[in-house]
Amino acid sequence: MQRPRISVVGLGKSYGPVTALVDVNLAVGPGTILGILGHNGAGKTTLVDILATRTLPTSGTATVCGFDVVEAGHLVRKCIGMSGQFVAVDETLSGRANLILIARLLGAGARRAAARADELIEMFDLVQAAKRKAATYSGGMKRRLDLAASLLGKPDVLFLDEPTTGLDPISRSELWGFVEQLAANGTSVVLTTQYLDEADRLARDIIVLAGGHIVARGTPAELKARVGTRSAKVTFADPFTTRRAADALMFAGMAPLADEPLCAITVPVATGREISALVRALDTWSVIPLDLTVTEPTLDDVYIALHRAAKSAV
Ligand SMILES: Nc1ncnc2c1ncn2[C@@H]1O[C@H](COP(=O)(O)OP(=O)(O)OP(=O)(O)O)[C@@H](O)[C@H]1O
Repeated sequence: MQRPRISVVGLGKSYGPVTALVDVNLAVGPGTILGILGHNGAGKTTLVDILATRTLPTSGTATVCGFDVVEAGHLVRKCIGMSGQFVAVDETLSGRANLILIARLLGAGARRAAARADELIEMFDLVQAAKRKAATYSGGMKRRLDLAASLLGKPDVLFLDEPTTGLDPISRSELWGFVEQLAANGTSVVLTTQYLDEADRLARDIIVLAGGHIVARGTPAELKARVGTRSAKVTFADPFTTRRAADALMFAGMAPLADEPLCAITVPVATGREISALVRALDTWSVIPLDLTVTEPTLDDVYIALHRAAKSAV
């Protein structure tokens, strides 16, 4: 692995008697999108706040862009950008004026600030609206402008906090495209999200936090493999047929989960051979299904399984 942009060793944080993070270890390489998942209170904000130098750790070490977050916070702040669900643009100014203002605040001269603003306006597809007040922008446009603003300092590491909350599906998909493009150009992205489809689509590495601990980590595919296999959902015309189908499948050695009121049965099916066996078993008992769909486990399944495991461990 190339030298990590973010390196975290044994990181811990307590707020008085409240333990928010415990022994967190991480490495995030250039161009990697790290997804941080976890319930409310799991420690996500605390971890991001330490990495963005907004709060100090109580144990362990963390470096961002090679700089220690405690010893060299001012250098860390120069190499990071932040964008999130609460858009930080001035609605009374145009999109372009917002970007120029922030670029100037970051120390760019007037000409350089205008050039950088125009570059980002082009990149985020805001050319038509560049001179309009940001107050007139749609939610998706404001989020794009906020993301553009977070890139003015050309950060190597970008923190994204729930970047698509409240956006319609098309705006979400557009924003995801921009984030993917940034990562492809080498920016490391730390993404906190409650939307598991967002983490699934964007993140190559995911950590799941619970009670301040990392309880799982891996690629989306690795995490899904942990909760098991594909399953077939078969629906029937009525509860009686559903019950008979469940009997047929049990007789064939399968493990059906029947929902009689909904006239549906779910059966784990790891292979194509098992799908054939399922259909054969129903046919042998002359049970005719209405429909059969095979679904892959989702990150939602992973998340629910981990949450159940964490609860039963308490
Ligand atoms: N300033 C603070 N003072 C005291 N306790 C805090 C403080 N900030 C966070 N905590 C506690 O630390 C724990 C982790 O909180 P944190 O905000 O990091 O979780 P989170 O995963 O980001 O949650 P959310 O999704 O709700 O934002 C929680 O128990 C929280 O109550």
